[in-house]
Amino acid sequence: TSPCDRPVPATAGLSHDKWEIDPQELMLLDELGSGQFGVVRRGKWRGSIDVAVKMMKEGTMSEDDFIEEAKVMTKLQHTNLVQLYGVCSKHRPIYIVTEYMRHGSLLNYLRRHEASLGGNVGLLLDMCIQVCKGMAYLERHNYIHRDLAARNCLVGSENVVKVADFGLASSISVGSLIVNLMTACRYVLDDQYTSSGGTKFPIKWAPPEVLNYTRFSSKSDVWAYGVLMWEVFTCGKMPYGRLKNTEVVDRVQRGIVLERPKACFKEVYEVMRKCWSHSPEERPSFRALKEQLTSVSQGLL
Ligand SMILES: CNC(=O)Nc1cc(-c2cccc(-n3cnc4cc(C(C)(C)C)ccc4c3=O)c2C)cn(C)c1=O
Repeated sequence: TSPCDRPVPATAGLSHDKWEIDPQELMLLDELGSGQFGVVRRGKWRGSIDVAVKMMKEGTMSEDDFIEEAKVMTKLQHTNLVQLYGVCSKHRPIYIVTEYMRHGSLLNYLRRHEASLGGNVGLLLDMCIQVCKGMAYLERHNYIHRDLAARNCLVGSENVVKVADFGLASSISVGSLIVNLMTACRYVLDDQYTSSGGTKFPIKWAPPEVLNYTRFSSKSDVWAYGVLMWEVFTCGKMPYGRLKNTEVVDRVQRGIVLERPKACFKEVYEVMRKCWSHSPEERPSFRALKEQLTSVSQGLL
């Protein structure tokens, strides 16, 4: 069978630590982008498997913590999560080797294809449902993403959408997360991680309890998911437009939420609004969201 038909091993497999990859089996190709974590390049593993290789710049995080985290991440396997294949940790910089998604970030994909996607509500809803399935899997494994947004999801062939960097976001403490968020995504054009008010944080995706007490939970991921749905149905608009972060914090705390996107019909907007319930307990779980959205989507057919 051609290499692409052969089932891709979820992890390195043979080496003594199943998450350790032999760098000699990697061929590095063009650069895909970079962040404070370092450069990310496209590559080939064992000659034929498309991979993305993050070359972790020294000192961006405690490397032992990350190796521990990598062991956990290789166990998290779902069609809507960008699969971690393994790490090269025997040299510096450490390489993180993941599956390669040919269309890049969901945010850029939405913006580039607004013309063809804009009217296709079924497709937009399907993209949201795919992200929801990946997040429901993380929720089931008590895994909090902490930075769910369209910029942190990736698109593969046939409009497959997957959640990325769930390990990195949750493997670093909140403190260094804030520092890292500020610069981890220098490659992101509309810089969501810098703000006037001192703290560096993706304010526009954060619920009240995170803004006030950095209290992360799967329900704070659900709030961010609601904002991601808004991003999808606006084909990549900036939430809250050009409002300053301080103004967004004020609105969120007063219970003012994002308006209904034109392309979004009432039932879907009702789901978004529930994700933005002020109290985390009132927000649906990803499991419940998946049921609600799939039944809305079936109603569409
Ligand atoms: C054309 N195709 C592609 O470009 N495909 C791909 C691009 C990237 C890529 C390229 C450059 C930078 C980043 N990037 C972006 N945001 C990040 C955010 C964080 C947190 C901690 C702030 C959440 C951590 C790491 C990153 C990160 O490495 C990615 C994901 C990764 N993968 C797997 C691809 O298939």
